[in-house]
Amino acid sequence: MTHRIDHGFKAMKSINLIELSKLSPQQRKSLMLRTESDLSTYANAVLPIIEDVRNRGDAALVHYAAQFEGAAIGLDSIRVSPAEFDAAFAMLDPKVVAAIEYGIENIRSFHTAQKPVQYWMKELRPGAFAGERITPIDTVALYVPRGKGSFPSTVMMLCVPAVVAQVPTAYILTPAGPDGRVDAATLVAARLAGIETIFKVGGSQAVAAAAFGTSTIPKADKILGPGSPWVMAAKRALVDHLDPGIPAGPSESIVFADASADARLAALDVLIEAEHGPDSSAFLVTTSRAIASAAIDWIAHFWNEMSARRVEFSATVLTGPRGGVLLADSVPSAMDFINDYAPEHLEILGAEPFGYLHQIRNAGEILLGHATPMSIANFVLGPNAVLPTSFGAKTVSALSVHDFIKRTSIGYVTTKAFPPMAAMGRELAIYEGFDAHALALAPQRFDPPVARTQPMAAE
Ligand SMILES: NC(=O)c1ccc[n+]([C@@H]2O[C@H](COP(=O)([O-])OP(=O)(O)OC[C@H]3O[C@@H](n4cnc5c(N)ncnc54)[C@H](O)[C@@H]3O)[C@@H](O)[C@H]2O)c1
Ligand SMILES: N[C@H](CO)Cc1c[nH]c[nH+]1
Ligand SMILES: [Zn+2]
Repeated sequence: MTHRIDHGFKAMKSINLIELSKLSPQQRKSLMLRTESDLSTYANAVLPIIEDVRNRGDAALVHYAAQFEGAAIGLDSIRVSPAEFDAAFAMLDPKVVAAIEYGIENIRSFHTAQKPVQYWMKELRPGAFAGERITPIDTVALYVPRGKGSFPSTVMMLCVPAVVAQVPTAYILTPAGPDGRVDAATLVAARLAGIETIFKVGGSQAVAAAAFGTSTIPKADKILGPGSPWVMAAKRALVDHLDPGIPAGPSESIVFADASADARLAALDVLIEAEHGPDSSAFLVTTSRAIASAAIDWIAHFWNEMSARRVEFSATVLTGPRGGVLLADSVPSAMDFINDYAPEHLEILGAEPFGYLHQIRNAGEILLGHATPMSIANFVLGPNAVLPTSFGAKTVSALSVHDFIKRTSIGYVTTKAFPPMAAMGRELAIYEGFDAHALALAPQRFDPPVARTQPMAAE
C-alpha cells in the first residue's frame, strides 16, 4: 500500500506489516536493532572534535557552534545571560508558561516521592551498626537536545530531579539556534525548575566540554540527558573522563494493542515517538489482524493532520527497518517480543491493561490504558521521560533522583561488639592470606602496644 499525503510528502513504501511467527531468528534480531546499535561512523567523526575541544576549549566551541548550528556565538556569550532569560519570559506565550509550570509541579511531586532517605543505620548485631548516607554528585552537566526540535520538557525532566537531589553544581548544555539564541521555552523551563546556568553548546563538542572543562564551562563528573547519535558517540568515547549516565538516544516505543483495543488510538499513539526523527524506532504490536490492518489505515489518516516534516520522519520509521505493525499469534509471543526488545516507552492498550503489567519485565516506562498516551508522560504526567534506549531498559531505569546522588556505606562497631565479629572476619582474612587484615582483627587489637626500644637483630 502506498500512502499519498495531502501536503506533498509521499510515503513511497508501505507501512511494514510483519507476522512475528514467520520471522527467522536472524530477521527477528534485525528488527530489534536501533540506530545506536551501530555508531561506528559517528564514533570516528567525533574524535577530532573532542580533541579540538580538549586543546582549544572555548575557541573550539565557538567554532563548532558556527559550523554545526550556524550560530555566531562569541567567547563572552557562550553562557546565557540573565537578560536572555528575562527576554524569554517576555516573549513566551503565557499558555506555554502555564503548561511548563503544571508539568514541573507534577514532575517535582513524583521525584520528591522518589528521593531516598538521607541516612539510615541498622543494628546488624548487638553493638554493630551499618547503614547508608546519600550525597549528591558534585557537578552534573544536563544535555538538552536541539536539532530536530526544541525540548523544554527535557529541561524539566533533567532539572527537577537535579534540584530535588540538591546537586551543588548542575548546568545545561544545549545548542543555540542560527540566531545565536537558546529556545525561549527552554530558558523559561530552566529558570522555573531552578537552574539558571546554561551554555550554548551542542553535539559531541558539548560532551567534550563537560568531560574536560573549558575556561567557561566547569568540568563535570557526570553528564545526563538524551541526544542524537553524535552525542551518544561522544559519551561512549569519553567514558574514562566522565560518567555518561543512562543511555538515552533516539526515541523508541512499542504500543501493544490486544483484541479489545481501539485501533484508531493504537495508530495515533504509534506515531508519537515515530515522529521524532528518521533515527527513531516505533512498533505497534497486536494480537489482532483486524486491529493491525485498521491501524495501518488510521496511520495514513493521521498523516493528513501532521506537518510534512513529521510525516516524513514517522513514515521513514514505519516503512523502514525500525518500525511498523507487528502481528503476534498469541499474547505470550507478543510479551516475549516486548521483553526481548526492552522498549524505552511501552503503552498497553486494551480493556484490562493492568492484566499485562506483571508480564512485562523490560521497559523504560509502562503506560496503561487508552487515556495514557506516551505524549502525556513525555510532557506533564510526572514520571521522567528521559528513559533508557537501545536495550538499556534490560538493566537500567528511567532517569531519576538516583542518577544525581550516590550512596556511601557507613559502619560503626562498638568495642564490646568487636570480639565476636572480628573473630569471624579473622577466619576469612587468614583463609585469604592477608596478614595485616588478620592482625587488625586479632584479640590483641586493644592490648597496650609493647614498646620496641631496641632494634631487632636483623635490623
Ligand atoms: N530518550 C529521550 O529521553 C529523548 C528525549 C528527547 C529527544 N530524544 C532524542 O534525542 C535526539 C535529539 O537529536 P537532535 O538531533 O534533535 O539534537 P542534538 O542536540 O542531540 O544533536 C544535534 C547536534 O548534533 C551535532 N551535529 C549535527 N550534525 C553533525 C555533524 N555532521 N557532525 C558533528 N556534529 C553534528 C550538532 O552540534 C547539533 O547541534 C533525537 O534522536 C530524539 O529522538 C530522546
Ligand atoms: N519522547 C522523548 C523521550 O524519548 C521525550 C520527548 C520530549 N518531547 C517530546 N518527546
Ligand atoms: Zn516524544
